[in-house]
Amino acid sequence: MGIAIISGVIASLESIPSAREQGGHHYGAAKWESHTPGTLTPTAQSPSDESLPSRYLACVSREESAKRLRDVFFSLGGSGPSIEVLVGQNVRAVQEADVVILCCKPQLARSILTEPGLREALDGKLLISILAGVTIAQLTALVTAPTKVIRAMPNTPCRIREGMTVVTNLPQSDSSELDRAKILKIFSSIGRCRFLDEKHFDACTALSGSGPAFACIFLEAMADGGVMMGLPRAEALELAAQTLQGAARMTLQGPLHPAQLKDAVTSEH
Ligand SMILES: NC(=O)C1=CN([C@@H]2O[C@H](COP(=O)(O)OP(=O)(O)OC[C@H]3O[C@@H](n4cnc5c(N)ncnc54)[C@H](OP(=O)(O)O)[C@@H]3O)[C@@H](O)[C@H]2O)C=CC1
Repeated sequence: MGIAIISGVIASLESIPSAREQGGHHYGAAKWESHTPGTLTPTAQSPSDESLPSRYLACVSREESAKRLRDVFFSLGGSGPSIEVLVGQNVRAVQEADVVILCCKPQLARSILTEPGLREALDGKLLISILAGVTIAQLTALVTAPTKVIRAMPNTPCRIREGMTVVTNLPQSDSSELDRAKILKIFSSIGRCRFLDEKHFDACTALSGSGPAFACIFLEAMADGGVMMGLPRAEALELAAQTLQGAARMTLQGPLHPAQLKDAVTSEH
């Protein structure tokens, strides 16, 4: 999931119009806004915009994962190859970061956050956990009091900037406005981003976090139905995928409820 997030952020930043292209003015790149309501392409408002990420460090524990990540990031093109992949150097990476996104399996959170030196390195920083089922209370018990802990629940389409991410609200502090801007820069650039209370997170994990898997089961079944009726498989998959995409976008763009959209297809002749 960490790869999906970073790939989406890199793709989004690649589409920022340069200051020269903007002619000194800033505007959103229409490419994504035109067809993905809610997805924002960050604009290069000012070279000193503190909320825009400028350096990326990806941490893994195994050399073979590092090689796989480097290959993926290289294939992204643009600034993908500049992502630094560190093996077994979590403390160093956190020391050098402003924002830390925790993307390990939920059961590894404790051992990673209690590694000697990590609490100190995290002190006062923004820690975003995407771990399913691990609460803010459990995480704050492992870090120092000034560390700002929030939860995010993204989904795999973040990779192509079509994600849905739910984020918990930030505790009020002097830096909450800047932190909120950083969170929005990351997650709005890779899809829709919505702030919700933590009490909704299990539901969000089931609905949008795991939702792409449910959608793919339905999509595959639709395509199988087409194949059963004689369609070539590739075309059946294309028809099913584009149909689901179209139906989803019509729902997002409104104003009709899905039940009305369904009725419009099943009208009497
Ligand atoms: N999959 C999904 O659709 C979604 C997942 N999530 C959440 O995302 C999290 C990750 O899931 P997923 O991406 O599937 O898991 P993966 O196992 O694919 O990725 C976990 C990553 O963490 C790294 N890692 C593990 N231990 C360490 C360590 N000690 N130090 C540094 N890096 C480490 C792994 O590298 P290495 O292999 O080298 O150890 C690996 O790259 C989970 O908590 C899940 O709940 C949230 C939303 C959606």
